[in-house]
Order: sequence, then C-alpha cells, then structure tokens
Amino acid sequence: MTNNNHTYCTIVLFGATGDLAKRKLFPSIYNLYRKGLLSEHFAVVGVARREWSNEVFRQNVSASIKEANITAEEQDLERFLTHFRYLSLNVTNAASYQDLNALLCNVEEEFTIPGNRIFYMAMAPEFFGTIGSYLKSEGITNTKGWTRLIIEKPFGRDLESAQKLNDEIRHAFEEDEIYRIDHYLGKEMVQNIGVIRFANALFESLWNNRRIANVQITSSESLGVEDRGGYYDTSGALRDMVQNHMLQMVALLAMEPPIRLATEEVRSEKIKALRSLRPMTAEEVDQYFVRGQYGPGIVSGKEVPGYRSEEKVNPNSKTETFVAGKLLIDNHRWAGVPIYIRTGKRMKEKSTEIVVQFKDLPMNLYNKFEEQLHPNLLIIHIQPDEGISIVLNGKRIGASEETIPVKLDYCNNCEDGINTPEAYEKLLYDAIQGDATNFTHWDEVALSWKFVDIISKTWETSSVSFPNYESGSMGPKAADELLEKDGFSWWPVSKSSK
Ligand SMILES: NC(=O)C1=CN([C@@H]2O[C@H](COP(=O)(O)OP(=O)(O)OC[C@H]3O[C@@H](n4cnc5c(N)ncnc54)[C@H](OP(=O)(O)O)[C@@H]3O)[C@@H](O)[C@H]2O)C=CC1
Ligand SMILES: O=C1O[C@H](COP(=O)(O)O)[C@@H](O)[C@H](O)[C@H]1O
Repeated sequence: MTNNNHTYCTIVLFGATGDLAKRKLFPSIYNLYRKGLLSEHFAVVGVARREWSNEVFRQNVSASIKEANITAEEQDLERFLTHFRYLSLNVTNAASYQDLNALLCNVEEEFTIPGNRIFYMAMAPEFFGTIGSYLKSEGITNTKGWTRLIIEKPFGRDLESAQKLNDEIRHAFEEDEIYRIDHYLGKEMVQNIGVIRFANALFESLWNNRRIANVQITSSESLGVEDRGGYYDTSGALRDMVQNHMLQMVALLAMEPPIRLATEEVRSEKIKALRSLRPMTAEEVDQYFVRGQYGPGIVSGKEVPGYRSEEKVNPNSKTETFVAGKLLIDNHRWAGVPIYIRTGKRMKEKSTEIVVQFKDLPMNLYNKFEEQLHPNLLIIHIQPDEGISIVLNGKRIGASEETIPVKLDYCNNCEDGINTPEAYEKLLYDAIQGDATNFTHWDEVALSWKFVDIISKTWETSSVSFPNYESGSMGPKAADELLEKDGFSWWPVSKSSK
C-alpha cells in the first residue's frame, strides 16, 4: 500500500435509490474517480429497501452519471462500476446489519481497504438516530480503520429536535467523526469568501464598521417547490435556507481571521460570529424579519401557479417561501452595520450574491455638491455566475469633472476548460481526506437554531396574509421597506444589473 492508504475507504450510502444519490452523489463520486482523486482502493455499498441486484444498482449509477452530462469513457465507467455493491436492507431492522457488516468486510478485502468507513445518510432525517445506534450496537463502527458519518440536512426543525438528533448520533460517533453537510460550504465562491477577506490587504483593512455601510446577501430561486411540497410545507424558507446556508454565509463574512486555517480554528471563529448575532424578542421579530409566500405569476416567460396550488401543499398553507431579515452583530468590528439577507422561491431569477456596500466619503469634490457619489461596492457572485466585481468611481471621459461608476469584473467560471467542481464533489473529497473545515460543527447548528427559533415561534402564532408576492418578482414590498427604513435599498442581483 502507498502512503495514501488513509484515504482508502468504503462509502456506505444509506438511501442509495433516492434522488440525492442519483442527482448529486454518484456523479460526484465519478468525477473524483476520473480526476484521479479516488484511488482504485475504494468501494461504494448502496443500501435501501428496494430489491435491486448489484447489476440493477450499477445500471442506475451509470444512468445518473450520463444524465449529469459527464463525459465518461465506457471502459473507465465500467471499471468504476465494479466498485459498487448493493444491499437491500430496511434500516429499522437490527438483524440485517450483520449482512451489511459481512458485505463490508468482503469489499474491504477485495479492494484492500483498511477498514475505513464513511456512512453517508442520504435518507429522511427520522432514520438518522436509528441508523447511528445500529451501526454501533451491531459492531459496524468497530473497525481497524477510521469511521466517519456524513449527515444530510435538515438537522432537526428547531433547537430541541436538533439537540435530540445530535445526542442520538453522538452515541455512535464522536463530534470529530461527524460531517454535517451544508452544501453551500462546498461552493467555490463561498469558499472564496475567506480568501477575498484574508488574502487581500485591500479588503481586510476596510472590513469593519468604520468603512462598511451594510452587507446584503441574496439567494433567490426561480424554481418553486417542485416535487418537494410535502417536505417544504413543514419546513419553509426560514428552516430550509436561513438556518443553514444563509447564516453560514453570514458567519464567513463576519468572523475574525482564524489564527490558522485548521478546522477547529475556523470553526471557533465562525461560532464566535454566530454567538454575536443580536437576539430578538418576539415583539421585535416583525421589525427585523419579513416573510412571504408566492402567488401565481410569470417566471422566465411562463405562467406558474401559486404556492398553495402546488402538489402536496396545504391549500391554506401559512408556510413562508420567502424570508428577508436584518441581522446585527454585536461585536467591536460590526456594531451598527446591518447585514440584510433575503431568500425565496419563484423569484425573478436564480442568483446567489453578496454585496458589501462601503460607506460614503465625508464630502463629494466632484459632481454637484448635493449629489452623492456612487458607493463603492464589492460584489461576490456565488451562482450561477462565479466571480467578483468591484464598483469604483471613475472620471467621465471628456472635459467634465463628473464621475461615473466603473465596474471591474472578474469571472471565475469563465476560464476556458475549467469546470468548477460541484459542491458535493468537493465536500465528499474533504470527508475522505478527513478535513471537516467545510462542514458545520454542532455549536454552529445549535446557535443557528437558537437564532431562528424565536422567529419561527413568533410566526407560528401570528396571523399573516398570504400570498403576498407574485411569482417572478423579487419578493414582497415589505422586504424593500426593511432597507428603506435604514436609508438603503437592495442592489439588483447579477443578471438584472448587467
Ligand atoms: N434531493 C435533494 O436534492 C436533497 C436532499 N437532501 C436530503 O437528503 C436526504 C435524502 O433526500 P432524497 O434523496 O431527496 O430522498 P428520497 O426520498 O429520494 O430517498 C430516500 C431514500 O431512503 C430510502 N429508504 C426509505 N426508507 C428506508 C428504510 N426504512 N430502509 C432503508 N432505506 C430506506 C429510499 O429507498 P427505498 O424506497 O428503496 O427504501 C431512498 O433510497 C434527506 O435528508 C433530504 O432532506 C438535502 C439536500 C438536497
Ligand atoms: O438546501 C437547499 O438548497 C436548495 C438551493 O441550493 P442551490 O445550490 O441550488 O442554491 C434549495 O432549492 C432547497 O430548497 C434547499 O433544501
């Protein structure tokens, strides 16, 4: 064996016949393989109830790779598929875990894998605790190698249920063996936030309340709830997007520089940032947060139904499909700087973007005195465009001394021949390497739930008039008023600003 044998492992995929496995995980594993980031010493054992044979499983894996438009050499794909095994198993049946153990020992011998096992829970969260406890009680975590648990969202639906779930999985796994996925942390430009901040004197010296007027984070989606109405109607945008992805981006933007890039140092700074979020009282929720639900409208030229007419959604649903909020971070660096967030479904376009608006200069030498200069902006384009723009003021060409805003654009995903790896690909690779930096620590999860619980509890008990925004718009009017009260407005998201 070479020195890399610490990465030789078996991925046990619970929920191997499901949507996530098909759309994201199989294509990601294949991409790692074809890039040479996975040695031949690996195996994937798919687990689900369906009575599939190894052959049927492999056909499905192969189809999912082709559907993901990955160019696959037939021979290469065939070799890749020999690493896949399938076991029909009901995860609630303790006895069948012995079959799993036998199969794992088998593939470990065949592919010379030293007992390293990743358990990936791509299943409904109600099974996470059961699987965790059987993995331990049936001796499957008892191997000569390492064991790691990758766990999907949602991680609970409030602090109490998240705590219960965490206690259950902690019976079988130590905190440092648990990899809680937040796929936004695998996105190229989310990972770039740290580099932009900590590798550029230009920004780090300005990254404080003396220079920054406000920060805006938008994650808009043009899709509705698609076929996930059943799940979404019990969740809503606050739990689905704000508790995890949005607050993770806030933490990365607000944290202090870590002393090193080690997992525990980065996490500890993110935890401090989340701890500094100003908590609200129930009475203050409406002052700081706005909720919305989409009605019918037109998206990309097509008529679409309102949320309440979607499949598996209660026709009188009070579930929010849009959230905007104003967050304050009570520490020395950020005191007084509002961080605005907004996210929603069936909005005008799909775009995730961060805008940092710098404070105006104390006086304007140019233009007319009563006119403000255009504020300097740093825009981090997370998706679909990936890149950075900086908006500065320049001189209008010609004799006048007038200034005009000038936009400097860097496009990350425009480089020829470079395909940004899919978030899941990067996160799977990290988990195989044992790098948990881009996964969420329990303390981050707990602090995020603590922050959103007060909002969800207040909303559950108060009345609301839904729908309150048209599909294809940028959300309810109240979301604009949230900023107008502070003298600001939302900067347009990428496509509409070009
Ligand atoms: N799909 C997505 O894009 C995303 C999903 N997630 C999360 O990932 C997880 C999985 O989601 P998704 O793939 O969409 O869900 P699916 O409903 O598509 O898949 C569920 C899987 O669980 C299996 N399963 C269900 N009950 C049992 C059982 N008792 N024993 C063994 N296997 C069982 C099903 O297979 P079978 O019926 O054959 O038993 C199937 O493989 C969820 O936690 C979800 O929130 C997170 C982000 C995005
Ligand atoms: O976790 C989730 O994220 C997606 C949005 O992810 P993106 O990578 O497409 O921006 C969202 O649609 C889904 O509701 C939510 O569960």
